[in-house]
Amino acid sequence: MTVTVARTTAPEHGIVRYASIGGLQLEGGGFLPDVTLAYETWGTLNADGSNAILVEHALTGSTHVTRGDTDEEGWWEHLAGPGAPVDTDRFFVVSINIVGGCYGSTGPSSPGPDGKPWGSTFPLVTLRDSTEAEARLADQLGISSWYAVLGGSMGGARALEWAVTFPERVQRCAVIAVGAASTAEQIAFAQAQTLAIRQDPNFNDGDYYGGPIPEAGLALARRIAHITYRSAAELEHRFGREAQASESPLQGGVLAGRGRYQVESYLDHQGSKLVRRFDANSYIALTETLMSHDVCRGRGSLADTLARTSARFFVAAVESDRLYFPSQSHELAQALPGDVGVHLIQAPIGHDGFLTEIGQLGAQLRSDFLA
Ligand SMILES: CC(=O)SCCNC(=O)CCNC(=O)[C@H](O)C(C)(C)COP(=O)(O)OP(=O)(O)OC[C@H]1O[C@@H](n2cnc3c(N)ncnc32)[C@H](O)[C@@H]1OP(=O)(O)O
Ligand SMILES: N[C@@H](CCO)C(=O)O
Repeated sequence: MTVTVARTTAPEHGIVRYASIGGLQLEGGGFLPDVTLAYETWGTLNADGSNAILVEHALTGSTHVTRGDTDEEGWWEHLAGPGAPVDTDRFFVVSINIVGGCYGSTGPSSPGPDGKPWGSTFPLVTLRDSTEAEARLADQLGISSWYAVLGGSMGGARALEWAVTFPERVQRCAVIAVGAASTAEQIAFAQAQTLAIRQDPNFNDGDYYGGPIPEAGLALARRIAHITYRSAAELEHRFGREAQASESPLQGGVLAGRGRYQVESYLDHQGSKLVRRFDANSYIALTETLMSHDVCRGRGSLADTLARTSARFFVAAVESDRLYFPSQSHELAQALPGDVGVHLIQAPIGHDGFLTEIGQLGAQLRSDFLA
């Protein structure tokens, strides 16, 4: 990480920090002793702690929402920053790597009780478990109530779980491109991805650290996922039936050596990119975490569950999302107390529109959420 801003003090904003939040008894019965949470902050907390915003990342995201004192671009770069909709001149912005991840928080690659990586013994962590862990970090930071919690995709599910689990600690909640629970189809796509990794010859039940990693399985999982993150129309418009440059899909062996269509090359690239930055066990762990997403579990109907909340809600969906359908966002909005509408992000590309259409999303957040 390169520090580019001339400062007389050590860099503070957009730098990963680590907090020890103690042991975590998990919903599924497991226990994680000595949990570490990695987090980044931007801006300054008010004396009364009233200007804190929690930005929750999605499945393969990290704490690095935006740059701050580094020149490393963040995944919501123009949504958060000085003068941006999530204005770091006004708010104290916090982002936490979810438990189970591989960007600094306790996860399958962290040392377990025997000093070796958890690997196959890493337990299931639900969104409710990770919310409990994050609440302890909020306590340490002196934040008794968030001005807002927001996120997209799994980040939106995390935000919603915060608003339901700790109603008194969330004043505003933005749930973007995700519904109230993972649907059967979302679980089905997720299972195909986790199986792709589990069936890699290098997987070894998750105990692959120190040896060859299941990169083919992880890359295949990412290909499956990425198809669901993009619309059929975008893939057709962008790639159609075109062959990848200097390759011929009709020539070469049918079982090996055939040239690729452009879309195949594109998915190969997306798979390779993820392999370079993500741990396969974390991919499984967090995919299982997302499968567990059900804000109503043990709480009654959706309306009864949401009646516990006291936050002002912002709900948004990507119009062409074929993974988290806008209808699921409408179902959530309709069940929320009060008159909550759904902001539609006009994007032809599908689910990833919540990451690419920052201008639209930012304007919607400014006008109806963070004003
Ligand atoms: C919320 C979170 O925390 S998630 C964290 C952020 N998410 C990620 O980083 C996930 C991985 N990335 C993505 O999902 C997407 O890149 C997004 C959503 C971030 C951005 O989407 P877009 O800007 O539309 O990028 P797109 O999907 O077109 O991918 C472009 C890449 O495909 C490559 N590509 C395009 N066509 C081809 C092809 N025919 N063959 C091979 N590669 C190709 C481009 O060269 C480019 O490569 P690069 O990313 O290494 O520069
Ligand atoms: N591209 C996002 C999509 C998941 O919502 C990610 O990798 O986390």
